[in-house]
Amino acid sequence: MNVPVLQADIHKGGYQESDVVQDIALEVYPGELVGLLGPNGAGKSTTIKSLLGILPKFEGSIEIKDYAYIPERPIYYEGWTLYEHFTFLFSTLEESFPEEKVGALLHEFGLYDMRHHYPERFSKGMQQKGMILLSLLRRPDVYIIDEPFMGLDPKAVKRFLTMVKEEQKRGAGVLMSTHVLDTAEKICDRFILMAEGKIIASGTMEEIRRASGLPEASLFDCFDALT
Ligand SMILES: Nc1ncnc2c1ncn2[C@@H]1O[C@H](COP(=O)(O)OP(=O)(O)OP(=O)(O)O)[C@@H](O)[C@H]1O
Repeated sequence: MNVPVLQADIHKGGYQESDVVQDIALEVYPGELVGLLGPNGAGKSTTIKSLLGILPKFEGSIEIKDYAYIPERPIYYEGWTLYEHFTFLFSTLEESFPEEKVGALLHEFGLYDMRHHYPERFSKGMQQKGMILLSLLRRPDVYIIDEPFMGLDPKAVKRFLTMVKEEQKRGAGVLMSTHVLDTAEKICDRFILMAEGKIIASGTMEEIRRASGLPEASLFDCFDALT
């Protein structure tokens, strides 16, 4: 039996004043892509923060293997070039720096000429691409990705999706929150649909259709019916 790369049982999670999410149980298995969906304010980012152990109020249990987190808003060290982020990553991994591979990935994502520049001056999409490359090179057991599609141009989305697929083949699990439901429907193995801090439906596309009472519907229409 496969062992999950991520297993969470969140009884309660929130901020100083109030609980935002309740009774969120989720699992991600090796090679699986799970979509975390829900309207604005449903609690997706709060759920992700609890998985990362950075939520101020939390009751429950989280078991997670080696992970990489790709935030919705990219975060870089001030005063470091993009390339310095890559060299720093490999110093923490105690692996020799794969210069050729890093160069090839930077080329592929159109960041090679920018590699000695400061990411804080990049466009949002360029910053996001840098974050994606940093996490890919880490080769984690599980990726936690918060809304990856908003800042990326169509070519970058295509490359990103190809890489996600390759990482799944390697055995990595992925939990990805998104509002882009037509893409989610195509790529996710399972879905977790949240509203008002709780899970309102979860499972495969078939199970989501059954829960929404719409046997032929798209994920978009199921989402609309359920939320
Ligand atoms: N730092 C914070 N302090 C207090 N409340 C917060 C904080 N961050 C989020 N919240 C509240 O938690 C609730 C859920 O927000 P969250 O960001 O988890 O939603 P989301 O599903 O990720 O939404 P979106 O799709 O808009 O990104 C909202 O009511 C929000 O106001």
